[in-house]
Amino acid sequence: MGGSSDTPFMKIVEGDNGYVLEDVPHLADYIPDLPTYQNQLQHHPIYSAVRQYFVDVDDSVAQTVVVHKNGKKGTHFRRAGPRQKVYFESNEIHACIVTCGGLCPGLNTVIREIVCGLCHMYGATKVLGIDGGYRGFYSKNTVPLTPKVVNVIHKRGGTILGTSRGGHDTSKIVDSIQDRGINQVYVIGGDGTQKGTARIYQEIRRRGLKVAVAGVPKTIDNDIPVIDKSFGFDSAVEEAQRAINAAHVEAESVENGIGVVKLMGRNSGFIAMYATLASRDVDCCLIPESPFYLEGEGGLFEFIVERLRENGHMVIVIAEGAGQDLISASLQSMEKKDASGNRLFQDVGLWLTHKIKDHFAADHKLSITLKYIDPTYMIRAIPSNASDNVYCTLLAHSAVHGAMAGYTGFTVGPVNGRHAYIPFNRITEKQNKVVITDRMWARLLSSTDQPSFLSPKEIKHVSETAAPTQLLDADSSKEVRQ
Ligand SMILES: Nc1ncnc2c1ncn2[C@@H]1O[C@H](COP(=O)(O)OP(=O)(O)OP(=O)(O)O)[C@@H](O)[C@H]1O
Ligand SMILES: O=P(O)(O)OC[C@H]1O[C@](O)(CO)[C@@H](O)[C@@H]1O
Ligand SMILES: [Mg+2]
Repeated sequence: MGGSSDTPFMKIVEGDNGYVLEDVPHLADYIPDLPTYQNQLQHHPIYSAVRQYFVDVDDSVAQTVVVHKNGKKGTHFRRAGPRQKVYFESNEIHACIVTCGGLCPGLNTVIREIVCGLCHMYGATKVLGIDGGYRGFYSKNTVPLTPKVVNVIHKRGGTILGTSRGGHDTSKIVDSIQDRGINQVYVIGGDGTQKGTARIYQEIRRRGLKVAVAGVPKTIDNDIPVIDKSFGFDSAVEEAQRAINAAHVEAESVENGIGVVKLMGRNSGFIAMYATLASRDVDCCLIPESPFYLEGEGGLFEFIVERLRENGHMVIVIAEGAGQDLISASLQSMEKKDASGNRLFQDVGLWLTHKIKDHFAADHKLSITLKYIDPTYMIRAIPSNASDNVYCTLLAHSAVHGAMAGYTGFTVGPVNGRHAYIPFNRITEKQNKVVITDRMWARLLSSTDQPSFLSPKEIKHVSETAAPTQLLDADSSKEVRQ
């Protein structure tokens, strides 16, 4: 077992040919002689018929699937799924679920499937909802959750449990877990939440409690590393199509019409990029990872003139975190942060809209009509779509199986299509970003035929400093696999 002060319980197992298993902690690591039980699923009328239902204890999922003949096996994660041995009896299970951070389509589906998974597969009878995020552990009453209570919640947006940003007290949370006799904690939230979950796990371990802590990563921004995709992202991209479509209809109905759509994406432009690729109505996509400029040769204004002359209308999609460096640093709100310490951005959509309008008002050769659409919360306050619903079910069940098998201090997520248990630090240590030297961004540029806004010198710099491809560095797998 290795690890630094930030990652005190990291479990690294090495094998042949450069095989590395970045394992997750287990209750048995710090509680000796824990009794185990046969997994009741093997006598379950539905699951007993499933061949090879249980996951082999040695199964692991490779982080890198593009390999060379003589390459090292590289990093692996423990495969998620039901185990033959479990560490909780049905009548012993006392679980709780909490949702934290911003909303995301699919939160209710994950809640529903954790409750139904625990009750229907493992015979649990005690599942509590924590009201209003982390602070709800010690400042609010709990909500009893049964399959009946959660039956139709997946059809609703938001979270039936409520959520919050802002600080919390780890010690008070663990006191509450201990006082209530909770022994399985399911936390659904983004990067900040998962950092909090890691602390809760550490405190639980310090106190030597038999409490399994499982995280389900959440964010519509899709900026969580290691996992293939975060839940709700597909639904958000789908909903964004409606805004883009409206902008296109407005733009093409007038002479020299311009539609500007701002989409969420604080530090990464995945939503804008995928919404653009999906729509085909977008002429220019601007994301935080790809700097752009307005004036002069190769700038946005020049491209607007070109596109309007060609097509008579155009649509621009801009991610909320794009172009922040262009907006005056002297503006006070530049320094503002939300309750969790996340930087609050200027409204780049509004800023761009004014810039374009002012520019063409001064240029008497071209008269434009611009419509600005900012769907903001509309793309995330919706129920999840069909594919996200299925994905949320798998995430929830993976979390339940992991906790039942005694794993703790882990998050769940698909790695190259296979669900795995991933140590917290791997998903919180960095944020995933669109890599503008990868093929996916090149595909977008060729689809929109927009300028890259990069000079040859900048292209060289970006290529030299960008993350290497998957063959060289498994950490960039999400980007290069696309
Ligand atoms: N660095 C951190 N360490 C411990 N806890 C944190 C940290 N950052 C945030 N949290 C806690 O996690 C909760 C949610 O954090 P935050 O508002 O940043 O949302 P998030 O989980 O990152 O989701 P989103 O994707 O919506 O930003 C807050 O209640 C906060 O107390
Ligand atoms: O206004 P709120 O709820 O703080 O959240 C807004 C942020 O949350 C996200 O939806 C997810 O992190 C971002 O895209 C967005 O910037
Ligand atoms: Mg966050």
